[in-house]
Amino acid sequence: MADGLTLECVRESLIRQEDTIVFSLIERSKYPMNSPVYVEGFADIPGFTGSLVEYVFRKTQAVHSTVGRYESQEEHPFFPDNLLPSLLPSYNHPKVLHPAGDAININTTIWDMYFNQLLPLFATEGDDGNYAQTAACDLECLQALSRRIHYGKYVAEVKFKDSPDDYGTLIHAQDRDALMKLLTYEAIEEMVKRRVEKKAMAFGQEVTLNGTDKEVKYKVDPFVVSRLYVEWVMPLTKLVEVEYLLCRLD
Ligand SMILES: C=C(O[C@@H]1C=C(C(=O)O)C=C[C@H]1O)C(=O)O
Repeated sequence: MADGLTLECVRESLIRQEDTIVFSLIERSKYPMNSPVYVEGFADIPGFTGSLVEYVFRKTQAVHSTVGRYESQEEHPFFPDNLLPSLLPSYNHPKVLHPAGDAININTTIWDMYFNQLLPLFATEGDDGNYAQTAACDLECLQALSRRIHYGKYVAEVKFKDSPDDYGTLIHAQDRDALMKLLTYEAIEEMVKRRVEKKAMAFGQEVTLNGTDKEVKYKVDPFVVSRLYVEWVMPLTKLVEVEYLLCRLD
């Protein structure tokens, strides 16, 4: 392909991103729920009324924006309003995606999924006062999930370039359901599901030098990780793929 992007290399990146996601969940699981982090107005921050986690996101992303994070088409901010442009000399990141896809940002949905559905599945009850550390871990988890899910744009671009006629017809018809069917590979999804569960077992087990038959305890339940992928990560990636394809010929 002209720009060197293949489905194989895009899938390799998704596989590598699984490691980041599993490790970030393991890191978050060091802390209990720490619910004050999510309560609006808990922190007495002058001029700010949101939750501590929102504050950490906004401040961190503001810094990252001025040093060029969102110049890359792979990155999507959670609070895109009022971000300042990069102060760095331009790197000229390759623009392999169709520009109409730049407007697709489903971080609000990812945010809701993470805090309302996923976190209660693996964070233990309790409060140990490590609020800043907890918010920093949430930031890592959410950025990794957002990057993976929005990588659907790259997946869709490659699939479109591999079969422009098949996709083109459905794009002209704006047929969402048929696009979803065409881009879905159930056998690949089954492999992803099994692999992330195995990674959660491998990365999250206690490593001892002399332990033998002790019951294995995982830092994050491998079943929660596979459920995360089956219920949210893969469906949302495919949603991004469909949204991208719908505007691919604009
Ligand atoms: C990402 C792809 O598209 C779809 C989504 C998948 C995923 O999110 O892991 C896997 C297979 C496909 O159904 C792909 O084909 O690799």
